[in-house]
Amino acid sequence: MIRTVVIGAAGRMGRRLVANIQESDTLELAGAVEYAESPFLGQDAGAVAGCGNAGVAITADLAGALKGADAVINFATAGVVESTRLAAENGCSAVVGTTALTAADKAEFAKLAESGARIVAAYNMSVGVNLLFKLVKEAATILGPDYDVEITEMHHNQKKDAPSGTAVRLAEVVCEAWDWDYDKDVRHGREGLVGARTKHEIGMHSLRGGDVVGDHTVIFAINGERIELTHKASSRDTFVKGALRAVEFLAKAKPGLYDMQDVLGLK
Ligand SMILES: NC(=O)C1=CN([C@@H]2O[C@H](COP(=O)(O)OP(=O)(O)OC[C@H]3O[C@@H](n4cnc5c(N)ncnc54)[C@H](OP(=O)(O)O)[C@@H]3O)[C@@H](O)[C@H]2O)C=CC1
Ligand SMILES: O=C(O)C1=N[C@H](C(=O)O)C[C@H](O)C1
Repeated sequence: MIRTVVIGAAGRMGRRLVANIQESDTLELAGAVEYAESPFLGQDAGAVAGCGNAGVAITADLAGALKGADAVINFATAGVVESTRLAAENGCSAVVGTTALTAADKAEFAKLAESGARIVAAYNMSVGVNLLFKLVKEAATILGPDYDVEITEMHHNQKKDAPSGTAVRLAEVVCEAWDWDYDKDVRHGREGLVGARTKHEIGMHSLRGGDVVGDHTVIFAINGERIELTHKASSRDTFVKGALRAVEFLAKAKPGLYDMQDVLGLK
């Protein structure tokens, strides 16, 4: 069994991770971590997840939780680089699903991997979205920059970051296909007398409402036709299953920084 610590264990993803690990034949819950002021400290992680007692109390002591552990799954909304570093120093592999990471955060993961860490970091762990990345790359390559690209994403009303990490990655995929620059060429929303759309921009639009798990659409439009590639997640368990697969992948992988395309064999 792969002894796995969940970081951000009381969150929406954390609870589903705990519940799914409890049912897993290959992973075992070794620890459940939250931050020092969390109201869930001391509570049983399984009870918080609504799947019955797991015999693992939620703690803020990550170093203690890592003792005897093999892996961490990290969907915490803060402290991700620090906790990944500590996990690596303790010989644990790390699966990171948190979004809104900075370039410096990603560079730190690469540095940790160069020093022997095994890390999977991916803004979306579902099989469907990782296929969408491939389809968007192919569509962008075949259609070319004559097509206007607009990206929409919709999530639940508690999501903190915008645009979603997945939408960011989708725009990066188009930029890579057309040799465009994400920072210069992505236009976040439109308001007022902004004039006609330019040919050299990717429109990005974030919608928030209710309990939507995660919808993403990439629109390729030109005079006379448009193509829309859409993925809709209806359960967080689709991301959780990907994260569990990533833990299994890392148990056999060489040190390195990987993404879900590596885990799913889509490269
Ligand atoms: N890669 C993927 O496939 C997916 C990625 N995500 C991403 O995962 C992240 C979490 O999403 P979600 O579960 O909905 O968010 P939540 O806010 O529900 O969960 C995050 C949890 O982390 C806790 N937390 C905050 N700081 C720390 C810390 N320093 N150490 C440990 N725990 C901490 C939060 O506590 P508190 O609430 O008290 O702040 C909360 O319990 C987001 O970045 C989201 O975009 C989500 C789904 C899929
Ligand atoms: O916060 C969420 O809920 C999600 N976040 C990820 C993102 O920002 O892309 C993945 C998924 O869409 C759900």
